[in-house]
Amino acid sequence: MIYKVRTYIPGFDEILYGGIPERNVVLLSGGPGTGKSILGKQFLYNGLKNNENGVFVALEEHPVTVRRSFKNFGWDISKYEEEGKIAIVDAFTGGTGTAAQREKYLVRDLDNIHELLDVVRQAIKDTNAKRVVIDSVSTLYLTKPAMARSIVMSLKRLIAGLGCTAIFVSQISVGERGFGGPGVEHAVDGIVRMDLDEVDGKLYRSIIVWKMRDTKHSLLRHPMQIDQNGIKIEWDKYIRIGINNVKIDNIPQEMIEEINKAMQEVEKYSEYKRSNFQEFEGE
Ligand SMILES: Nc1ncnc2c1ncn2[C@@H]1O[C@H](COP(=O)(O)OP(=O)(O)OP(=O)(O)O)[C@@H](O)[C@H]1O
Repeated sequence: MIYKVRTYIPGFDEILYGGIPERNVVLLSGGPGTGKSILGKQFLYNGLKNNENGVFVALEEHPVTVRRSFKNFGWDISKYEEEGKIAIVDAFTGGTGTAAQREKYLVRDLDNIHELLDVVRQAIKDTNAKRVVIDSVSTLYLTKPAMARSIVMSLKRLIAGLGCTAIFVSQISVGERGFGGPGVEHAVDGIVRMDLDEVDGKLYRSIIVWKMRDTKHSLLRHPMQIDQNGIKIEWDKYIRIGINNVKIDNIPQEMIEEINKAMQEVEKYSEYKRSNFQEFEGE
């Protein structure tokens, strides 16, 4: 049986028929403001609450801003960081500034992929991480697209090799159809795309699972929302976005039943893991 990692993001596990298959590397692709960073942080925070440690590799934001944006949604990671359960890898500052001097996991030279791999390896080992988020992986090859596939493969080999399940954020521009380049799209195990579409003067958020190795998943585009609690996906609805109109309908009844069954199976397995963990903790 393939173990699925629950994201505990409302509606996301349902459209994945249980969660992300363990050790899969998922490319989370989308334009600006679609919610990629929030989803990545929610995945890590929910992991922490469920005894799965994590590593966040910050390439787009200062580590100080990363901590603040977790907090914005009520996800206070400071306790977990003190306990060594989450590590933030600073791949943003290059060591510039006094705040950066205090960072434990610092990548000075982003052109040196080996330095990044070493720091990420150390962070995973120190925290005993099961979840990794790289935000964003596309920053690593923005100026050298020919290197994209080999960079993604090196990261995937390291992270999956250490037993982690990962989200690699991929930034694309507004209106772009792909996910981050052909080399990258085939190298990853899963692709999830988040969208913001303007119809008649209003923006609509949606999410679709494009591929996910080793599991059945929804092939429909689902509406999603962001509020002060983070991301919520309406897994039991699907959205059709036309040029001038938007239609939201319920998904077919048989799909609801199939998803409910998949969720029960994955919950049974999580329950089993939880009780074993408690026994282990109690020893
Ligand atoms: N508390 C909140 N309530 C509602 N929406 C929010 C809230 N906080 C953030 N948002 C929405 O989330 C968006 C930012 O999401 P996020 O930072 O995850 O985007 P992103 O896809 O990572 O974008 P980029 O690629 O530009 O970094 C904001 O533009 C805003 O619309």
